[in-house]
Amino acid sequence: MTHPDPLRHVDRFLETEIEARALALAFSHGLIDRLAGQQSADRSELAGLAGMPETAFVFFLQLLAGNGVIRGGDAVRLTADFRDALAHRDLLEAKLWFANLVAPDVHGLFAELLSDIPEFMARAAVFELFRYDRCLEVTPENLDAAAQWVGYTTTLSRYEAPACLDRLDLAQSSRVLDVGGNSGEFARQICERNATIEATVFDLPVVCALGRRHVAASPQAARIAFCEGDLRRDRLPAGHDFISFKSVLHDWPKDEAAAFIGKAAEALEPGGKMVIFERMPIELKGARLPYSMVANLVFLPFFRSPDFYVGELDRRGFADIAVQSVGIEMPFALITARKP
Ligand SMILES: C[S@@+](CC[C@H](N)C(=O)[O-])C[C@H]1O[C@@H](n2cnc3c(N)ncnc32)[C@H](O)[C@@H]1O
Repeated sequence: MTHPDPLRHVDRFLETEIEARALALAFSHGLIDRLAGQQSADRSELAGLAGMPETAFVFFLQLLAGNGVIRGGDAVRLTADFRDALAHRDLLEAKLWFANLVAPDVHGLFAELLSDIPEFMARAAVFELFRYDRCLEVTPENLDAAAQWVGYTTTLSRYEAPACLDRLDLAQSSRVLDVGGNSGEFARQICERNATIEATVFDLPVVCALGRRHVAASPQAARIAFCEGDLRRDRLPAGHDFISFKSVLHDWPKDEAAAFIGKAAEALEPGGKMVIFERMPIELKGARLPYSMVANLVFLPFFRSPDFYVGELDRRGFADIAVQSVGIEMPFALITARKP
């Protein structure tokens, strides 16, 4: 069965760190494949795959059972709930990978995360992953390095985009420009929803090269063009009546983010629509923080109130500025505006 809200359903298996780490191990040691392939598997066969001393294996199975992944004794099965989550295995594995990768940054640099952002950025491994400076020159090494994080952002976009696109009226748009559009997944979904739209993805050269591969096999490929460029230096291509920034502007200090909005405002056709879709500041409102949120926590200092983006659009004379709050695994703001 496909769950109506895959992002939240998958997060249900990442509520605590140690259980999430046990699940990641169960994937990497082949236990999940073994169990997914049939009704049940012998406990002894799973022990062979896990390759752990008996006491550790007992504990490991308890962690998986406590997390609602498996049930049973000598014959071990996947729970129905976990089988549902496996329908979104790409998302589940991407979330486990990223959470387990960045958790050590939060463990080791928690004080810096809260009180010394430059130090956190200098020392956290997460910023070694998102090396935009290695995306300017297309080399086999740079393609390999970028493929890791582009795979992650593509998977997130695959699942996040519908919540944004369900709330957008694309009927008046025909030429879309997605700035920082990454592998083109967001543009691809726009084209999938509207058969007459043509889209351009603007991104760094290495990311565009990976994006061309990503969309190549899709039915929308012929309607998606990639435009290589550097937002800091280059103008945005003209001729578009819809320009989007999805999860791009938070990466940048206010001055640069404002300058990029300015470039988009210049490039957009009169009457065209500007769309900004961004995570909002984390608000717990009395709830406990699940382990899955570690993936967003490393970006805690960068999430802004939508007021900043609204202000930038307003001072450039944009009309019909609207903000919607969109709940995904955390609140996003969907900001839309029209260029007069
Ligand atoms: C956090 S990712 C978001 C990607 C995508 N929009 C999404 O929602 O998954 C930021 C994107 O901005 C791109 N980017 C970073 N610096 C850039 C620059 N100077 N010029 C153009 N694109 C840039 C990155 O390559 C990446 O694709």
